Amino acid sequence: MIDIEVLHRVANTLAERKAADPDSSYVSSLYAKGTDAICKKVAEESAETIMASKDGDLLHIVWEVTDLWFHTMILLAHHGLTVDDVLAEFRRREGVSGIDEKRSRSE
Ligand SMILES: N=c1c2ncn([C@@H]3O[C@H](COP(=O)(O)OP(=O)(O)OP(=O)(O)O)[C@@H](O)[C@H]3O)c2ncn1[C@@H]1O[C@H](COP(=O)(O)O)[C@@H](O)[C@H]1O
Repeated sequence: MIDIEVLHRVANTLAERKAADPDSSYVSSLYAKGTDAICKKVAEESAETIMASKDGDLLHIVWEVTDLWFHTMILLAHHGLTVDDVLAEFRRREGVSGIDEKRSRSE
């Protein structure tokens, strides 16, 4: 299994980029453009993921999902959140069937 520490290293870099020069960093330039620009990139990468999936090109799907995860990590950092917040939510949901959870919402 590939370790997920790479996500933490990238998350640390994203945090450091808050103080970097937008001219020297793609991430800093996106922070500087603000929420709308970050959301637009997430939407674009989401659409590209869908198109790659429809094409069935496996390598392309991996590239696009990586772009999507990366830009959602920028969105999290922009709001002061990290991958740890998402991982904690995965842990909280672990073992809870989606079917049971949905049923409990309608009761
Ligand atoms: N993982 C990534 C990563 N994935 C994708 N990208 C960039 O995300 C950008 C947007 O992707 P697109 O496919 O939409 O490319 P594009 O059409 O040229 O982009 P736009 O002009 O539409 O914004 C591209 O410039 C990619 O190079 C990334 N840029 C940086 N990282 C990581 O973030 C770190 C910090 O990056 P900088 O802040 O640029 O130093 C790097 O060391 C990497 O670890």
